[in-house]
Amino acid sequence: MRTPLIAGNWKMNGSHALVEAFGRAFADAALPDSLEVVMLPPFPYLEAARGALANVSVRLGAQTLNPSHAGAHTGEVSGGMLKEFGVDYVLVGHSERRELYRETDDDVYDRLLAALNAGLHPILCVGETLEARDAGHTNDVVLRQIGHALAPLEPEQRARVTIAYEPVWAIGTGRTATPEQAQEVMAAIREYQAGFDPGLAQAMRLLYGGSMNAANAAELLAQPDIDGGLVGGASLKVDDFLAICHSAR
Ligand SMILES: O=C(CO)COP(=O)(O)O
Repeated sequence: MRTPLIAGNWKMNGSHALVEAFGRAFADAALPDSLEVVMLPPFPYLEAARGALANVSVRLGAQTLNPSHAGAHTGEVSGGMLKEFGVDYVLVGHSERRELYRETDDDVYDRLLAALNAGLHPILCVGETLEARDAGHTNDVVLRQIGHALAPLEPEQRARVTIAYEPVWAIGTGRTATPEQAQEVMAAIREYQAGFDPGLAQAMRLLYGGSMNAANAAELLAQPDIDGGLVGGASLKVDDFLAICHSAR
C-alpha cells in the first residue's frame, strides 16, 4: 500500500521562531510510523529546520531548484547542493512558479530531471485554472502537464516522482475542491499512468493541494486515490498542520 505523505509548503513565509515551534510540536506529537511528513520552509530556514527536526521523523524539502548543476546563476540553488545539505524532497512546477516566474512545461521538466539526477524526490505540481475548469478542460491540462514532465523519463526515475494535484483556483483562496472533484482528477491521473505502467500507477503517490485545512483534510484524504496533501497556509499553523497529519492515519 502507499504510505500517506503530508507536506507543508511554507512558500515565502515563516521565521526561526516558527521552525522552533514546529520542532517542539513534532517532538511531542507521536506521529504514526505509517505516515511521512515533509516540511518545506524557505532556503534560509532549512538549516534551523534540520536542527529542530533532527530527532523526529519529519523530512526536509525545498520549494524549487535550478536545473543546472553549478555555475554563474546568481541567486539560485542546485539540486546537488540541496541533496548535500540533507534535503529529500523538492517541489517542481508549482503554479506560483509557473505563473509568477514564467516557468514553462519545458522548465518544469528540466527541474524535474535535475532533481532526479541529484538523488532528490521531486513533487511535481500540476493543476488547472478556473477558466480551464469552467471550459471543461481540467483533465486535458493536468494530463498534459504530467505527460510533458514524465514521458521522457526512465521507469526508475518515474518511480521516484510524487504528483501533487493543486487546482489553481483552490490555492490560497479558501475554496477547496470537493473530495469528489479532487478524487475524479486523481483517478484520471492514475488511469493515465496505468496506460504506461500499471504497477507504477498503483504505487505512485498522489497528493491534493489547495486550501487543505484541519477541517476538510480527513474527508479529502479518505478518497481512494488521494494519498496525502500539499498544504500551504495551514502548514504555518502548528496545531492545524498536526491535525492534518493525524487525519492521514
Ligand atoms: O499551494 C499550495 C501548496 O503548495 C496550497 O496552498 P494553500 O493551502 O494555502 O491553498
